[in-house]
Amino acid sequence: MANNTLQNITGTILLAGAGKMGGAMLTGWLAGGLDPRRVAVIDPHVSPEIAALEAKGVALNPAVTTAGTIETLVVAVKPQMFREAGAKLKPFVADKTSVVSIMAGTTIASLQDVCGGAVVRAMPNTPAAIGRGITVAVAAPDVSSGQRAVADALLRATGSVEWVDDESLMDAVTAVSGSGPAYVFLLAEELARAGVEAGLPEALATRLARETVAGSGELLHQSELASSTLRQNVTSPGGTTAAALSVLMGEPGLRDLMIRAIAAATQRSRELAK
Ligand SMILES: NC(=O)C1=CN([C@@H]2O[C@H](COP(=O)(O)OP(=O)(O)OC[C@H]3O[C@@H](n4cnc5c(N)ncnc54)[C@H](O)[C@@H]3O)[C@@H](O)[C@H]2O)C=CC1
Ligand SMILES: O=C(O)[C@@H]1CCC=N1
Repeated sequence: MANNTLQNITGTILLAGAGKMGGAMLTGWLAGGLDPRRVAVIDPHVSPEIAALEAKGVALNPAVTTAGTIETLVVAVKPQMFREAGAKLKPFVADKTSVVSIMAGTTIASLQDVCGGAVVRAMPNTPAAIGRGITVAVAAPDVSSGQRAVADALLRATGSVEWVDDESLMDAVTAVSGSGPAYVFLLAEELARAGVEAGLPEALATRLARETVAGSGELLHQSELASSTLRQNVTSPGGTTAAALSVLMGEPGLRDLMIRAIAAATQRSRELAK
């Protein structure tokens, strides 16, 4: 979908790390109308898909002589790589450059320390690859409204965006929506496995589980009803769903497991900051 702010970007967007998330964001920017000549990518191991974008005008591994022209640096390397990668990125950061990081656990203070620049910390998720991601973002106080608008356009190119004022929320955000797609995919895996246990051929169980998770996700997306209402709509009194839910909603049940899982991911995000 065309995005006016993306189309009006006049500086260069430098993407550091064009892997699964960085690559998905780049795809979204170009689909949203960002001029490929406005994009540069730094990544020592680009995929063939990213390398092919060079022919469209995307600059690959530019020299530091382009520093000063970088409007926004988007950092999408692994958090564990950041200290090393960030030092190499610092020369690209000029006075007016904003730095948008999607790295789990990496704090605004750490980004300011390693790279400088006006920092936006964001947490997207992999449905970004099909324009259906959700990103939560928090801006440092020195980020101007113009810089925030560009960051918002870059993040919104892959789905919806929620801005928060409190950076301390980002660890739990990472646990819920950043990592969240993995929990849903695990649900599809385990639903299929349980179907096989119940006697279904594996291929049929896999297809039923996949389509059930995908269709339910789409229903949740399109419906205005609460997820609890959609669940109740499936559940006939004394029927099959009620029998399964008495297990899933028993004690211990999915609620306890999910609380423990989210607590573990939140804690890991905090540890990555150290
Ligand atoms: N995969 C996910 O679901 C999500 C990932 N994130 C964050 O996104 C970041 C990237 O994660 P993925 O895309 O999953 O990892 P990935 O491993 O697919 O991508 C990382 C990329 O960084 C490149 N790279 C390594 N060293 C570099 C350097 N010095 N300079 C530039 N590029 C370098 C690698 O070649 C690779 O292409 C992480 O910080 C992660 O926390 C955030 C939200 C969701
Ligand atoms: O697992 C991770 O650390 C990253 C951050 C959120 C999703 N993937």
